[in-house]
Amino acid sequence: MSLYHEAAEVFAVASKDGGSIKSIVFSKKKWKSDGRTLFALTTETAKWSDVLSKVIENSGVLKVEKQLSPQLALLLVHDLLLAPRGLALTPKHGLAASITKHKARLSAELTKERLRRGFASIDALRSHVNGSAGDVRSGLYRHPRWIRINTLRTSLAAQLETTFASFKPTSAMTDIMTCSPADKLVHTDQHVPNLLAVPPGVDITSHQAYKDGKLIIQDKASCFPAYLLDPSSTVGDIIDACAAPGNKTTHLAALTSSGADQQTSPSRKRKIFACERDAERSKTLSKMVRLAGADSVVQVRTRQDFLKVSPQAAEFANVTAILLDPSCSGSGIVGRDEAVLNLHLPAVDTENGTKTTHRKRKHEMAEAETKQLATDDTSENVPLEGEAAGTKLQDRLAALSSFQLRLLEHAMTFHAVARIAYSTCSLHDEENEQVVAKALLSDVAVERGWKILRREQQVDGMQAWSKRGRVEAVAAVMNADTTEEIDADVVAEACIRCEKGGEDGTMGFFVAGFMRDVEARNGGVQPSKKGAAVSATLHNGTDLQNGDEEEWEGFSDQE
Ligand SMILES: C[S@@+](CC[C@H](N)C(=O)[O-])C[C@H]1O[C@@H](n2cnc3c(N)ncnc32)[C@H](O)[C@@H]1O
Repeated sequence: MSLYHEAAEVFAVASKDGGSIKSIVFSKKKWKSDGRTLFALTTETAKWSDVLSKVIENSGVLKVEKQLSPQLALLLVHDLLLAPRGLALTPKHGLAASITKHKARLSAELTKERLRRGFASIDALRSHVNGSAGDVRSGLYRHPRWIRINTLRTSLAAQLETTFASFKPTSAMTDIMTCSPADKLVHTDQHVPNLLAVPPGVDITSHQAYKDGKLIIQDKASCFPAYLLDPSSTVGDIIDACAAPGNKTTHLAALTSSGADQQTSPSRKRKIFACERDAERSKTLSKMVRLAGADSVVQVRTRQDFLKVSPQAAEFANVTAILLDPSCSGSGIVGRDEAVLNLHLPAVDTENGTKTTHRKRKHEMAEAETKQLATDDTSENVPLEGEAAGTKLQDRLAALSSFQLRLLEHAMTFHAVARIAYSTCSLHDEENEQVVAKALLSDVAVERGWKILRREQQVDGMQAWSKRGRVEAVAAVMNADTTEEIDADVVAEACIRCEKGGEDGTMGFFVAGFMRDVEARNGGVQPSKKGAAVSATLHNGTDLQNGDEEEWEGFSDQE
């Protein structure tokens, strides 16, 4: 296998498992190529991928050279046009021949693309790609610092006038992600209310407003579940089933105290029950709830296993919404201040001249679409990456997804609950769309009338979010498991995904909402047959608790 094939494999593995180039290259022993060469080629190519993907698309090379995958084309064109020594192949090599014969066309397209971007010379474009503003990790997007304004203690306007008064507003997220760490820029998010982004170099923790619980460091994606749950859509109490350290709990508390929610349920003070199984994390949760000023709304249930919370208990009779954010593989986590590459792949022209969409491409070539690759290694993710860990990863995902499904089915049994938000910081279908699809097909969902919360039924910011679930992942479960009619396209469209470290500046994340018409159903909890089966599997060996705890450790400041 050539250097280029192995480099293409690195992109594919990173795409599928969400790993960093560094860890994939250096954790696998059996590369034929030199690891340092492989690392240099993949990171350099990824840096240029925004420019080169356009060059390749406009040249039409992929339409003619059908043996070339988008990844291979990107790598070959990079070396052909930009590497000082050109292609690392003999001229007679098939791959070399397939790309060299298009050199004139590709060079012309590179010139056009350079001029289109306003660069007078290739050196000027190169220094732009290599990064401006003196960023040592030049050419890389840096993960922004997201700050949720805690409206229990302050307001967005007040913070923009005080803590961020010396910051220059920008409407472009790319400014935040590519500026010098020393630049003081601030971006107001367009999807989630009361959310700001600042460059990663800004240390917000030294500000008094942070110490007073007015500002909460929370990734944009991590704000989606409480926002999607939309407390104002129901009037009763809320359970946060897996709550520590409490970012989503305090977000829920802020939302239930907002104007919209007050109008929905003005007469009765709503409660949020925050369950946390782990003793130490329960302490962190209690601390965070106090600091955020949410203790009048939130009742922390320390060391409370959600699975042991009885849906029949009188104190939960008024619970109408549940937020479920269980432990997961954590493959979407971006390390603190991690530099991330944004890999753009060229679209392929099909026979009839239309461009293959990313979704179709994923369907056709399981790992062909690489979007974002983290360049830094984060300890949480290492054990889950690479082919060598493939079997272990599959076993782990199977155990995690059974556990997640069991929690979700349990949430569906609560008598008055009409809304559920389910989320993970995982990139894996098994923990995301597949759990959602299995839950929809479960006995309890069918018996109790649970449906997916469709895109058009979601709050404005979530409707507007363009990255949705994977149809193939939903369809895989439905084909394998059932004859029931649930439209895979609708379910996938209802699911929300966030890319890890891409141009949106989010961590990798997944969230979906469920709803049901409680009025149309009479109560009576029917224990799910499938739930019982899953439960039996879970008690049959795998120690999920310890595994979850280990994974969770790594993102306490992000979640
Ligand atoms: C992904 S973290 C939750 C992060 C939290 N929602 C936030 O935004 O800050 C998952 C948490 O669920 C807890 N957990 C796992 N299984 C649980 C269960 N059965 N009942 C209650 N908590 C559980 C873990 O200890 C961990 O603290």
